[in-house]
Amino acid sequence: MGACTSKPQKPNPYASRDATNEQATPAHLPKSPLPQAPPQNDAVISDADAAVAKKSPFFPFFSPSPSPAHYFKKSPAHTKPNSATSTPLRFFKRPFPPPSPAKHIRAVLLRRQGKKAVKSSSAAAIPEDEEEEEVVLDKRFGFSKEFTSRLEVGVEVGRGHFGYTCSATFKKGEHKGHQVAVKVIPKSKD
Ligand SMILES: Nc1ncnc2c1ncn2[C@@H]1O[C@H](COP(=O)(O)OP(=O)(O)OP(=O)(O)O)[C@@H](O)[C@H]1O
Repeated sequence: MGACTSKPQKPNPYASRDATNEQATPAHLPKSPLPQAPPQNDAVISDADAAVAKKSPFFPFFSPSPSPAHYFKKSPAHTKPNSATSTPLRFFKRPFPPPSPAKHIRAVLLRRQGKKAVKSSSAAAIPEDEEEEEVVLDKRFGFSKEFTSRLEVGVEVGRGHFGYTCSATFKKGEHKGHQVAVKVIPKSKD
């Protein structure tokens, strides 16, 4: 039996693309040229851009880059920073620590008294004499002889967690005859 010549010849899948293209393209038709970039507008592209595009070894065609600093030496990215106009590196560091709030409070207190703020610490101290003048409180604590000589301790009127409260009457002095409550706190708890 002879070979059948009516069937079309199958394409070789292992053949190179060029050979395939040559096979695919009929001999009587001209070969299709490679696709080229569309012509650019001469009014938009400057001569410098065109020169850079010609010098670029990577891009044989012109493509407007979003980062011209990589291609143009006149870009601000290549220029040295001016110390007078540029942002300082240590921008957030404070040259001096924040002012103490205690000084502010002292200044307010002096202003209320009608005095000028004085820088010396002794003059700017918070006065305590006024409180002693307003509140008349006997701060002499302790069950001393003076206590028994001045006060007549009466009955217990109440009891707290740390001690007990008694009624007492002044024996002498400007408060003679006045009745007060005295809280007695024992030094040692049995
Ligand atoms: N001036 C007063 N006149 C009458 N009773 C008083 C007077 N002061 C205190 N008492 C009585 O004494 C009780 C104890 O008084 P105190 O002030 O010792 O109470 P407390 O502060 O709870 O005691 P603690 O601090 O020891 O826990 C009171 O609950 C009250 O009944």
